[in-house]
Amino acid sequence: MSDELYPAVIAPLVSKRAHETLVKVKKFVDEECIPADTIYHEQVSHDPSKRWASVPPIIEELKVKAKKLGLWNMFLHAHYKEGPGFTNVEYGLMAEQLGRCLVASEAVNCAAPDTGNMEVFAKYANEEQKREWLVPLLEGRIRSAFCMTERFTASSDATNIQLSMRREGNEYVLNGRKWWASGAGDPRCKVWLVMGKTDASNPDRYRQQSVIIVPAHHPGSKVIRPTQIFGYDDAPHGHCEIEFTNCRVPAKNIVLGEGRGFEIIQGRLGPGRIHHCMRSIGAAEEALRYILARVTSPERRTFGKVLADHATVKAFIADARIDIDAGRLLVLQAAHAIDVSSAKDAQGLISSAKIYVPSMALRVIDRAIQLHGAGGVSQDFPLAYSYANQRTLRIADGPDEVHRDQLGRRELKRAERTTALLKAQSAEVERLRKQHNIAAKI
Ligand SMILES: Cc1cc2nc3c(=O)[nH]c(=O)nc-3n(C[C@H](O)[C@H](O)[C@H](O)COP(=O)(O)OP(=O)(O)OC[C@H]3O[C@@H](n4cnc5c(N)ncnc54)[C@H](O)[C@@H]3O)c2cc1C
Repeated sequence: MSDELYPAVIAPLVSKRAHETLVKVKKFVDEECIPADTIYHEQVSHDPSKRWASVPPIIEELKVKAKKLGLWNMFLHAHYKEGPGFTNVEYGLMAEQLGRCLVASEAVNCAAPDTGNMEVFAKYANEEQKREWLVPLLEGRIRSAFCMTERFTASSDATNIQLSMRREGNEYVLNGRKWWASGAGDPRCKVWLVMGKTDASNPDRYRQQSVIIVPAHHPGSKVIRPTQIFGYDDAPHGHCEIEFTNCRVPAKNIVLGEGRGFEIIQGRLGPGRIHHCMRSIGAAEEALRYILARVTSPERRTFGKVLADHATVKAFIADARIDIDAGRLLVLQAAHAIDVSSAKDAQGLISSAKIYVPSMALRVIDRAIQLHGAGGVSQDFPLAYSYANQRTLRIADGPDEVHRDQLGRRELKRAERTTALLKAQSAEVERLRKQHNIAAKI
């Protein structure tokens, strides 16, 4: 696709308003956010007492600029009255631009996990819960975390979740251990959505779980530590391990009602996976830009040639171009299916994108690292950090294998029809042989 904003085949799906916003997003990312990335990293405190207690000032400055430009909450798509009304395809194209650097998504209030959490509040919360939590999230005054995964539970199967949520009078009492709660390290994170079991004996395994709103650091909860990704702690955002010991939460904080937890996480993850995938496309595009600059640099000649003049390097670049373009179309197809139907109906396409895109982005970033030599794995280029980030996406929001399993099962449903068609075609071959006096082959 090179320098165009989207493939021509997608153009009929992009309104004039979305196109104009996309142009603004790209300019904002190019001119403001990419240079701010370096400053953000430099402003994260190395003093252990401040690392998780302060926020790099540049991010709040960017938020003010983004709001002035009208670039805010674009993720909250047409179904929600609270949002600007873009389709998933339109926002997907914007998410691609935002994915080109670290700070852009947060700068326009479109960062995970807040996006998914705001969707939960917008879609499932009552008016009181929305007033208390959705409004400040939409305004970018607070941040949030989603606590589903458990350290001692195989959490890719959400029916395994163990955290106990026992009703006592007007309260629920929470006991259990969560980890990888992204964003819970941030001092601005004021609310956690916690998934647990309210009815472990329910014979329907998909009605045992519920989601409850817990104010961050509520009595009875304790942030134990931030976990690291290949040594990166992502401060001050963080991915935290949190223990709940007799943590008493008002019963009115339950979202949608007891036993509705599964429904909530399914509704939360569909569009969220598309957002992640489009940001991965952006990360891959950015790595390709780094490749182009590096291989044409006259200072980096080897064996008498600039790198681009070596045939293997051109092949690397061609493969990267094809990989990214194929991935983008896969994601946009899934986004369009959500727009015209629902995340549930688009499940197969969402799985395809979720399986293909993070691995594709990793291949492209890996080529970029390779072409930067030792510099590629160092802190001097954003490639190593980008690789670490993308690698997590093969696990987070459902590991590759779980999506492959679902997609494989979906395809197998066509087996009966496909077999019947093959049999009918073989019978027709026999009939044609007889008609043309051709002896049957053994
Ligand atoms: C950076 C990052 C951020 C995260 N943020 C959050 C967050 O904000 N909130 C939250 O709740 N969680 C979060 N997670 C956790 C993430 O969603 C879980 O790690 C994921 O769901 C997998 O669960 P698990 O780690 O318990 O792996 P397990 O369930 O133990 O699975 C381990 C492995 O088993 C294999 N496997 C599982 N099922 C199958 C199958 N059907 N067929 C074949 N192989 C299979 C896969 O290889 C899988 O990776 C985050 C994770 C990362 C890395």
